[in-house]
Amino acid sequence: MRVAIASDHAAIALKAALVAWLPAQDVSVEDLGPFDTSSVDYPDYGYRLARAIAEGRADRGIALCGSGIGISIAVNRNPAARCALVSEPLSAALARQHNDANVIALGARLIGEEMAKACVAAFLNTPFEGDRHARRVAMLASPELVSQPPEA
Ligand SMILES: O=C(CO)[C@H](O)[C@H](O)[C@H](O)COP(=O)(O)O
Repeated sequence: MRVAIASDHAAIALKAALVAWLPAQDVSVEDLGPFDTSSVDYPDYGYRLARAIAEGRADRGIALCGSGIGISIAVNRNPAARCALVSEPLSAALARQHNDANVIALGARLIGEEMAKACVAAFLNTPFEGDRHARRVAMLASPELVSQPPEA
C-alpha cells in the first residue's frame, strides 16, 4: 500500500515520527511536506495530499495539523477524498469499516505519538465492510444529492 502524509508546522514532529515508523507497517510512504517548522498554511498541504489520492499516486493519506480540524476540512474539499478526523483507534476502524475513509486526520496538539500510531494502524489494517455502507459512500460522491437532497 502507498501512503502519502502531509501536515502543517504544528505537526512536523508527529509527521517525522510516523514517517520513520510507517515502513515497518508494510507500507511505502511519501512525505508531501512541509520539511521544517516554519509556519505554513494547512490548506496547501491538505490540497496536496488530496490531489495525490485523486491522481492515484497514493492509496491512503495521513493528514496532520494542530487539531486535525483544518487539514481535514481542506482534504475533504476534494471529492476524491473521504477524510476522517479521529483521536482514538475505534473511530479509525469505523472510518474504514463504514465510510471507506481513504485519509485519516490527526491532531498533533491533542494526541500523543503512541495514540497516533494506534489510530494509523487501525486505519491501515481495517477493511471496508461494503454492503449497505457502499450505498451510503456512493451517495457521498453524488453532486446532485449534495445540491438537491430529497425532501424530508
Ligand atoms: O487548523 C487547525 C485548527 O483548526 C490547526 O490546529 C492548525 O495547525 C493551527 O490553526 C495552526 O495554528 P498556529 O497558531 O498558526 O500554529
